[in-house]
Amino acid sequence: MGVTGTGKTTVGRLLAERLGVPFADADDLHPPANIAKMSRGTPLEDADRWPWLDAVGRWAAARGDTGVVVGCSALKRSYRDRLRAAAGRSPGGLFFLHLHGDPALLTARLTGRRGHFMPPALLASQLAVLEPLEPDEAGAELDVSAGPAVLAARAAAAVHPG
Ligand SMILES: Nc1ncnc2c1ncn2[C@@H]1O[C@H](COP(=O)(O)OP(=O)(O)OP(=O)(O)O)[C@@H](O)[C@H]1O
Ligand SMILES: O=C(O)[C@H](O)[C@@H](O)[C@H](O)[C@H](O)CO
Repeated sequence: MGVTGTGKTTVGRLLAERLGVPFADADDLHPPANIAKMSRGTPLEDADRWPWLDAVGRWAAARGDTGVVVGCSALKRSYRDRLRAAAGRSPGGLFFLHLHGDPALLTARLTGRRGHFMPPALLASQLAVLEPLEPDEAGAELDVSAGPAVLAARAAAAVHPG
């Protein structure tokens, strides 16, 4: 989880490789209308996100026995609750790695990214709605100033301590 540009796709793929499990980028599960809306520079609203979160949760539920890694913004507590419900998991049943970083660093990374529909200007709207993990949610926080391989190793250690 995390706002745009935190590396959910980049680090998530590496983590899935390390763990030997399937990876999904939630961006690939958006309905076309959501992609069109973000491409125009308009932030999504709750109503846009509910069916998408259900699709993400269903994707995970369909592969639940193997374990999966999903890169999904999951910005609000209510979105994470929706994901848990759609995936058929208890509050402890999905582990959320919250990737976070200095907004200036995220802006620089987004500005350097090529071939992606998400305008860097939408970062501010995502930071405005972000709700960090609450104490009863299984998960961990990762500062993204390190490189992708280091972050993937830290993520793996957080998911499987010891
Ligand atoms: N730890 C990192 N160090 C340096 N560059 C990174 C790191 N993580 C990601 N990047 C780069 O930052 C940009 C954003 O990364 P990425 O697309 O993985 O983020 P994202 O969270 O999936 O974004 P979005 O929510 O918009 O899909 C990419 O160009 C990526 O190569
Ligand atoms: O919840 C949201 O506002 C959206 O899902 C975004 O997170 C985008 O999908 C992503 O940031 C673009 O890559």
